[in-house]
Amino acid sequence: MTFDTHSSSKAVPLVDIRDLHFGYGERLILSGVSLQVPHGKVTAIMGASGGGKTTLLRLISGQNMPPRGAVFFDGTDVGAQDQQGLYALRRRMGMLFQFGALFTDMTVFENVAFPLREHTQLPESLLRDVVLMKLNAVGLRGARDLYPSEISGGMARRVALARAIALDPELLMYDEPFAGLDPIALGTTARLIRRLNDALGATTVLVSHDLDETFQIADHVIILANGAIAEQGTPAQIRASSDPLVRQFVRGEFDGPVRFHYPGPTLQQDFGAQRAAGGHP
Ligand SMILES: Nc1ncnc2c1ncn2[C@@H]1O[C@H](COP(=O)(O)OP(=O)(O)OP(=O)(O)O)[C@@H](O)[C@H]1O
Repeated sequence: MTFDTHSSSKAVPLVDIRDLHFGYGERLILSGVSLQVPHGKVTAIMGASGGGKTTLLRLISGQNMPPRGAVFFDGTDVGAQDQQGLYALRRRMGMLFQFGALFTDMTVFENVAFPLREHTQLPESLLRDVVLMKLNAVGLRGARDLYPSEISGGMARRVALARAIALDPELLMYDEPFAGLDPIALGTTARLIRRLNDALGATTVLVSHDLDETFQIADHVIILANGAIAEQGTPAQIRASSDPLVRQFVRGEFDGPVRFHYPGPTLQQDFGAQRAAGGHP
């Protein structure tokens, strides 16, 4: 069931980020990021831990505001909105943040019903149909009466997906949706993310560390490093990249441009010449 007409213009990207700067206090996290998220596609944002991926999602949804640069959602400047404008924009976005925690004192059904009760005036019978349709889409219609403590981690993630799509959002944002899942649940969740995007005619931004699964479902991959975009392209283009940092990331190499060792005194300073050279004192 669709509440929106998803009437946005396909000519402009759904999300258009221009020269975005953002830091916490003095620490600059993003320094001049520009990127576009096209309609209907799955765009993955990857990169080393602490690189600002979650921060970027928070900037798209207007939870953080940039001191410089701008985020446009369907042509609207997110940073220029008042509370009411932001609320209206966020209503068009579905988010599943890290671990997508469910309300433990509510059944699966009520967890999915929650955003519908918050944001719509649907009569109970219609609300029931919508919730069951969303649960059906993630294969959990039969689990409606269970509590989160009675379902597996993979099932809980799927309930969180159903909740994220409850309001038929135009943009779906997932932050580490595969975290903590076993390989089967991980594969199921990944395929589901792709399938929901296509079935809903939505647009997806996916932040993930799981390279293989992400590369399987993404149309476009953006690698963030050192506050900027290190590389972007199709999964195949990223795999073929000759950029040392991207190669280290794609191959999961221990050391490279991203150093294994946190900066500090040299081995020689800490252990003396002999031990630093591998000898015994
Ligand atoms: N509210 C905050 N206040 C201060 N610093 C923060 C805050 N939120 C995040 N940071 C810092 O900003 C940097 C970027 O964080 P962010 O969560 O955006 O990175 P990330 O790329 O999503 O990391 P991960 O892959 O580990 O989730 C990190 O060093 C983090 O410690």
